[in-house]
Amino acid sequence: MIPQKRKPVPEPDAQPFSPQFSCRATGFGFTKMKKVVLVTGANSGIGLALCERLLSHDTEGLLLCLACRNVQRAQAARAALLASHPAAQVDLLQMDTSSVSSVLRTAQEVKVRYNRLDYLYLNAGIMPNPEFDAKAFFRGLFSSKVITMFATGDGILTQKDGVTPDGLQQVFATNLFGHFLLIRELEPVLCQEGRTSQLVWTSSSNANRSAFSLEDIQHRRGTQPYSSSKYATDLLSLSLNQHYNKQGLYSSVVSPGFVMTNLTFGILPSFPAFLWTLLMPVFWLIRVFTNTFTLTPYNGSEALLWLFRQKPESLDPYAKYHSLTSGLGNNYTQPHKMDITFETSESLYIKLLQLESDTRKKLAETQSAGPSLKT
Ligand SMILES: NC(=O)C1=CN([C@@H]2O[C@H](COP(=O)(O)OP(=O)(O)OC[C@H]3O[C@@H](n4cnc5c(N)ncnc54)[C@H](OP(=O)(O)O)[C@@H]3O)[C@@H](O)[C@H]2O)C=CC1
Ligand SMILES: CC(C)CCC[C@@H](C)[C@H]1CC[C@H]2C3=C(CC[C@]12C)[C@@]1(C)CCC(=O)[C@@H](C)[C@@H]1CC3
Repeated sequence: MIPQKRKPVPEPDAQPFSPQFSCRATGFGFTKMKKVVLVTGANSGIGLALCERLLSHDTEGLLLCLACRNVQRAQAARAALLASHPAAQVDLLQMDTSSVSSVLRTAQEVKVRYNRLDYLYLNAGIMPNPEFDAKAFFRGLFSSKVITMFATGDGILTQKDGVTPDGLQQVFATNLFGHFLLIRELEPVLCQEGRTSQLVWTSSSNANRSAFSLEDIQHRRGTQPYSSSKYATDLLSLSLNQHYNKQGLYSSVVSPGFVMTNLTFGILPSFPAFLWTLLMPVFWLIRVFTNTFTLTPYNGSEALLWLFRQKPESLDPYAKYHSLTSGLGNNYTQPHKMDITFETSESLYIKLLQLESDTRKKLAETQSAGPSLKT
């Protein structure tokens, strides 16, 4: 079992003059080194809203790094953040979480640029080719499970997954495995003596045990890869706590609720954005019955921001932290016990380590075969 009482780890501020990580010698003496926060999928939706809120609440000075797949959108996001926070330090990194080589390259760059990483937000995610089951939706509307349906999307969505050039399932690679590799590669900057670091995963209330199988962790055979990847996220977070807490690294999962973003607009592609806007009064009404209808990226990022302010040792590794918005529009964060077991999380962890090793071997083989093929 995960030890419930954790060894107290000194807070970074408890050692303001540790020359190793907390301070930097400048021409004017010692200045406190900034906390480094990296956010994946930061160019839109919940990730971008989180960055905006982190900068708005920043009193100590942070170094924010946006790790994004699309360089142009990343530059636009950076420009928008700097427009409202001109003194902020916002860096960019190009990273495609679905590509093993891209993740390894980016991790290398992070280690070169920064000698510490305090927060890693694992937020990038996709739900490709969603199919909305209108019949199931209308049946659900008149059933006793209507609130659950709106809160989780259970039973009304399926997706068609693809395969990446690395031979991995697209949703699994993007939402989970790329992030897992990133964490493994960033171990030296995440696990440092004398301070703690936090991993925060954007999971979902759509995570469902019935969609996940240890025999098919990539969800090659099913029609709910999104739900499976988010359930695997919940499991992985627990096992990361088991394996890394003693090194000062803590992991938590968040459910942002139902948020209007590019991801959700993609669910009904024939439904133009303005129709979603017209539906807002209906959604506000639904929010009276389920506070999971956070609706805006700002509201959806509530629990991500809340976790930023918590002492990681005080968090429950079995809890998912939900961003919630009341009928009156007030935001709050609430933990809910996850439907996961320690044994399953450990089994998944072992499988991920095996897949990591296989993937690295495959990459090394293709890289060594590369030049000789050309000659
Ligand atoms: N919206 C909702 O209701 C909910 C969302 N979530 C989760 O929240 C997270 C953020 O999604 P949301 O803000 O809603 O949607 P967005 O589509 O606005 O944001 C998704 C972000 O992930 C990035 N991304 C996608 N694929 C990759 C990739 N291969 N490599 C790097 N970045 C990538 C996107 O970049 P690009 O611009 O390049 O596509 C984008 O920045 C996701 O993990 C999602 O599953 C969870 C529950 C509910
Ligand atoms: C057009 C109709 C009148 C209204 C359609 C509503 C549905 C499209 C939404 C109702 C609940 C929503 C929902 C999600 C997607 C859109 C709905 C099905 C998610 C599955 C999106 C991704 C997530 O991670 C879940 C937490 C969301 C749960 C609710």
